[in-house]
Amino acid sequence: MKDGWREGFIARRNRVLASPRFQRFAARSWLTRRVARGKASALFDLVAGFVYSQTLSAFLEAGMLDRMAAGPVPLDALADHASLPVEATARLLRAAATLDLVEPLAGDRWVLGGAGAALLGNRGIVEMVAHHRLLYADLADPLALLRKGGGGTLGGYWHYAGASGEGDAAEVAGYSALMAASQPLVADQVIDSYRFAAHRRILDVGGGEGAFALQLARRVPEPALAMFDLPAVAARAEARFESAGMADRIAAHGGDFITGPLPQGHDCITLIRILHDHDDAPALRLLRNIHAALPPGGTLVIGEPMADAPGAKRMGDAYFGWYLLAMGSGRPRPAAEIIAMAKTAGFSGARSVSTALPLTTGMVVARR
Ligand SMILES: CC(C)=CCC/C(C)=C/CC/C(C)=C/C=C/C(C)=C/C=C/C=C(C)/C=C/C=C(C)/C=C/C=C(C)/C=C/CC(C)(C)O
Ligand SMILES: C[S@@+](CC[C@H](N)C(=O)[O-])C[C@H]1O[C@@H](n2cnc3c(N)ncnc32)[C@H](O)[C@@H]1O
Repeated sequence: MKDGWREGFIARRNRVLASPRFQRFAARSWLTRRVARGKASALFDLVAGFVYSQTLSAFLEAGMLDRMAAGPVPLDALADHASLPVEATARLLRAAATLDLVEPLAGDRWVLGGAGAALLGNRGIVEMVAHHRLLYADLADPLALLRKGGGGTLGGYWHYAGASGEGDAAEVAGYSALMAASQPLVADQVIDSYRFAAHRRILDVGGGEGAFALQLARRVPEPALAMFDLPAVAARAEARFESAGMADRIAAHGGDFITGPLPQGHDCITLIRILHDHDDAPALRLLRNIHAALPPGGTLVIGEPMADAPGAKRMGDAYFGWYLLAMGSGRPRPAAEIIAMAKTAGFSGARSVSTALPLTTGMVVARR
């Protein structure tokens, strides 16, 4: 009954909103003009989104963020830095100004805007934008990607996502470096939202080249730490721990977390940006392997962008829905589904934990 009422309401609402007469009336009436302009603007952003993304991409690729990091820069100097004609540089900067990346100053000088300044503090986003070239190549024909069932150019980049094996040093280098560069978007959210100091030995499964474990080591001095990843990636982590003087504090293990087994003897396992990479069957196998590796009472901490992130729904089923399709495996899941999967894998309880920025990180904590 409730859904029948809702359907009727939606049908009437959509008939009204689609009517050119109503749209003209709403745009002219002083009562509805503001709402109508807002709706038109939101629809325009939806239509033009790719152009905005390419403005950001050109701005970063031209090296403007770094050139303007220390303060205002004259237009000529920016053109010189970007190897662009002055008029083209001015066009790019005017476009970037509408996106809050830059602001014009007197004397033909430009300074970073609010969004530009925020990017300066999040270098991982800059790397993300650069690698979007691969995603957008796959999205050039989105229906073809859907019909094919996924697995585009991006699948070659994320070597483990295809059927081609675990990857050698060269094949894991690109994605491992991207993950390390973007780990600051995630690590502090997770560490701020869970009391890791309560554990004695923590294992980061799918730990990449060790960026999360290193941040944990810096911020939580007590527990012994270890990471686990494919052998070629674990070797990168080991080299990083050595050069950071942390090889005594953090152990690196190579292996396959789907076929298992995982190293035993840890009372806490973390899974950061891992589960969403995998379809349901392998994701469940991974959770079962973790369950088997933990002692009774042990804890699993899952941190990744989740599909029901408050205030950031588009990040889930829009961005990661397409991203993971192009990559060739996995899907973004809401916290409730992750909780249900953890229980199916044998965990006695699981709960969602809120973070400061659900856009980049949602969390579920499960108890064995
Ligand atoms: C002080 C004044 C003047 C005013 C105060 C008002 C105020 C509070 C202003 C806010 C200023 C502020 C602190 C801004 C902060 C902005 C932040 C933190 C922005 C963060 C943005 C994060 C973004 C855009 C993250 C993007 C992440 C992306 C695109 C991640 C992609 C991840 C991928 C592709 C992962 C792949 C891994 C795989 C394969 C799926 O497993
Ligand atoms: C998206 S990355 C996340 C890395 C890191 N946790 C982070 O957040 O930066 C996924 C990681 O899982 C690893 N991985 C994928 N399949 C694996 C498998 N079957 N066994 C072990 N590690 C695997 C990859 O090598 C990669 O380092």
